[in-house]
Amino acid sequence: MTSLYDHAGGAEALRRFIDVFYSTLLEDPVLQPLFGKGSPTHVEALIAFDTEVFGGPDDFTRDWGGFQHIIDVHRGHRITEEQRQRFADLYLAAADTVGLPDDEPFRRALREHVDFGTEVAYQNSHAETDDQLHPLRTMPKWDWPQEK
Ligand code: HEM
Repeated sequence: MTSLYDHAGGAEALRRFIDVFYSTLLEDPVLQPLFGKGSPTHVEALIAFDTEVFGGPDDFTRDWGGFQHIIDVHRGHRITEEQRQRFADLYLAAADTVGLPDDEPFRRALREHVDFGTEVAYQNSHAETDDQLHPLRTMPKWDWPQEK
C-alpha cells in the first residue's frame, strides 16, 4: 500500500507543508514566546521527522539522533495545554493551506499523528525525572487508519 509520505506528495509536498506550518507558528502569539525568532535547524528537523514517521527515508534516525533527540529538545519547555492544542491546530491548518490531500483516511492519520505527538512532547516537556517521561523511546511509524 502507498505510504502516507508518498500519498502526501513526497519530499516537495512535505517541505511546503512544514515551511508554512513553521512560519504560522512563529507568528502565533501563544506559541511565539516558546520559539523566539526560530531556530535555523527546526524546519529541516521537522521535515526529516515527518518524512520518516510517514514511511519515507529514515534521515531522522540516521542524521538527527532519532527519537532521543525529540526527547531532549522538549525537556524543560513546560508546554501549556493551550500551546499544545495551538500547535496541533496550526499543523492541520497548514495542511489545508498547502493543499495536502484531503481524503478522510489521510487527514485522520495526520490528525492522529499530531494529537499523539503533541501529547508526548507535552508530557516530556514537564518531566523532572526520567520516570516521568512518556514511555515511547523509538521512532513512531504512522500508517493508514485501520478498519475497526
Ligand atoms: C508532533 C509533535 C511534535 C514534533 C514531531 C516535534 C518535533 C520537534 C523537533 C524535530 C524539534 C527539534 C528541532 C531541531 O533539532 O532543530 C523540536 C523542538 C522543539 N519543539 Fe517540538 N515537536 C512536536 C510538538 C511540540 C509542541 C506541541 C511544542 C510546544 C507547543 C513543541 C515545542 C518545541 C520547542 C520549544 C522546541 C525547541 C525549539 C528550538 O530549539 O527553537 N514541540 N520539536
